[in-house]
Amino acid sequence: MKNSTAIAIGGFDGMHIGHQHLFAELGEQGSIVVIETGYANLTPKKEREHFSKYPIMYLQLDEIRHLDAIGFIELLQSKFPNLEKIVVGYDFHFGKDRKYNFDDLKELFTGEVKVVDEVSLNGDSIHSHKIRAKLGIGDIKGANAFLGHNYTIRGVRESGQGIGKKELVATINLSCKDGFLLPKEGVYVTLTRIDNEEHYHPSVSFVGHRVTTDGSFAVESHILEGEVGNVEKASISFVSFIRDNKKFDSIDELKKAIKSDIAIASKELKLLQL
Ligand SMILES: Cc1cc2nc3c(=O)[nH]c(=O)nc-3n(C[C@H](O)[C@H](O)[C@H](O)COP(=O)(O)O)c2cc1C
Ligand SMILES: Nc1ncnc2c1ncn2[C@@H]1O[C@H](COP(=O)(O)OP(=O)(O)O)[C@@H](O)[C@H]1O
Repeated sequence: MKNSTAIAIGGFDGMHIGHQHLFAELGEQGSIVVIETGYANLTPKKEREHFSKYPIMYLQLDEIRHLDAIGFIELLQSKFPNLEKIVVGYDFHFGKDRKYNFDDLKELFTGEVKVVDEVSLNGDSIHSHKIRAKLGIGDIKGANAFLGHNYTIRGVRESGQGIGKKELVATINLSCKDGFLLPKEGVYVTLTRIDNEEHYHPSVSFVGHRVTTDGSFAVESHILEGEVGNVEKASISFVSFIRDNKKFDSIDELKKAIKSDIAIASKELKLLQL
């Protein structure tokens, strides 16, 4: 990473299509510099590393927010002694009160400063906060279109109430404490990857309070192909929204609804595989 000649700078939460346009300018010896605000929840912590081949250096916002433009460039040059090119987006700001922008970089950095124009989809500029808002209303297809990949969360298995397998369908219950933003409560067509398997299983997932049973919060995934063995961790990739979370009058009615959710997910995932 120290030998890198080009860097892209930003928060990069989500590693969305706009961010990928910056990475496309990095060439052979590039690195990504993440300015970590502590608010990343689409790709928290090291999750960003799944979405680029370039190595990532993390700078804490508190380490750099007080710097002026010269101080910031000097810091980058100390981290990357061979630096020739800095890639930022059209709206990149830095320093105290976000006072500096790419004009300051162009004026003070002796190498090349590449400014990537606004990247939009259907006339709508792509930004992490818009992806968060889409997930908040269950608009998975919209979020995924901005991301350029399926929104994916990871978690470790925790035990459920034990009702699922006996009375409903077997599910993998996940504890997602790693700071992922969860989409709106409801039922989703998903793909679930178990432990470190290479492939994803077609699945249907529930995110929300189990208002029909014990009221507790759960993120759970039912693998359509049937039961899976011992699972320690899993990731869930969201494909589309099926319906809102609902309080049913009986377990039987919940069971019917789950059957219909499974039919919807199977149909949609089969279509995807064509
Ligand atoms: C596809 C699917 C849809 C679900 N929909 C609802 C729902 O609308 N309302 C609800 O209270 N629980 C819903 N649940 C959660 C069930 O209540 C939960 O699976 C059940 O309580 C068993 O929990 P356990 O796995 O902890 O034993 C759903 C679960 C699945 C797999
Ligand atoms: N839609 C976009 N088009 C072009 N550049 C972008 C876009 N979104 C972000 N960038 C650039 O990517 C870098 C990271 O931006 P960041 O603020 O973390 O993303 P976001 O605005 O999505 O939260 C910055 O240099 C920013 O200017």
